[in-house]
Amino acid sequence: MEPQKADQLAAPQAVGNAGAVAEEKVADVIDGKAIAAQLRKEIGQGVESLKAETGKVPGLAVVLVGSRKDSQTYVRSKKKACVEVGIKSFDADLPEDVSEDELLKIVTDFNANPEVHGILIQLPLPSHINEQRILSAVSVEKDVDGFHPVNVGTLAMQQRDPLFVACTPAGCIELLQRTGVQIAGKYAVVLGRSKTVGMPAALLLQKLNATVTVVHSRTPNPAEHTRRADIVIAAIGKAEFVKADWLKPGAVVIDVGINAVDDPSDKRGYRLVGDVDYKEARKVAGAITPVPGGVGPMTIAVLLQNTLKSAKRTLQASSSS
Ligand SMILES: Nc1nc2c(c(=O)[nH]1)N[C@@H](CN(C=O)c1ccc(C(=O)N[C@@H](CCC(=O)O)C(=O)O)cc1)CN2
Repeated sequence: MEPQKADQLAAPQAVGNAGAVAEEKVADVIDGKAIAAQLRKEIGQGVESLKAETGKVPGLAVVLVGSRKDSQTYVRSKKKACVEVGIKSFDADLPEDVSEDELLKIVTDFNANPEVHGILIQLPLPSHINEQRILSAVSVEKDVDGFHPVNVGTLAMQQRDPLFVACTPAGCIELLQRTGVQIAGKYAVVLGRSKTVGMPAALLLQKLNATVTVVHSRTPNPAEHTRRADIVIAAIGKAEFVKADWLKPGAVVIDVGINAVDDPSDKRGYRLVGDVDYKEARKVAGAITPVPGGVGPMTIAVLLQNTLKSAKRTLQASSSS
């Protein structure tokens, strides 16, 4: 897809008012749902070409432990997306009380399975399981979630490209690049320093030559930093925490938060909001991702992209030798 300019994404809204027509510029909406659909289309084409070349399709192992409703929903969406693009999924649905050793054995078996090119362990895992031990047991070459310490460490070193980068931060960068947002030379603020989103997002932005500040729960006056930022990535998990007056006019805002807030008027009894006060922020920002329909769909599309990349590495190497 041709990168779109941020200001080509949506027309400014005209706001009428008793006779006089005032024009209020609102931020462009970065449509993650549409961009993810385009990315899945490209992945589907890549899968077809790989199949024509090698006779094989990419395989993704999807490991779910326990019965958390949100994890079940995400896993269902991932398997559905696999079907859509032609990736074969391998399931392991395990009970909440599965032992760490049993889980390790399942990971080891998937590591050895030549039909499996990517292994996804849906997080969070139950508290009796050492998450780091399990994530480190996934083969680096099949770590399509980008959580293995070697892939994390390679990204942190900045000199080389890791085999895989975690899907949510990679999805944020893909959104910026596909909407034509310039990153090099810009000042970016990442809110949140989690291992899965904040830190890798900051490292990716820095690798792309942005100047980056990571703001976290112990940063005094976080708004002093965000107000200077050309790009803000919000990943703190606090509903509508970032207010309009935290933003520089024209800033590009990527909202990673997915927070459920009570809403009796919604049939689910709740609605999802981001970490940014979207309605107010749209009056100040230049472009912004909505929640839902922003970063979330990109997380799944990048997982498929990483799985295709892994399958190509393995299958094209073996077909040429
Ligand atoms: N192994 C992993 N575990 C988790 C990850 C991850 O990347 N790898 N990320 C999150 C959950 N997640 C994927 O697993 C995820 C979250 C949200 C969405 C999404 O598309 N959300 C929709 C809204 C969905 C709804 O209405 O409920 C949206 O934002 O539009 C996809 C994937 C934690 N675990």
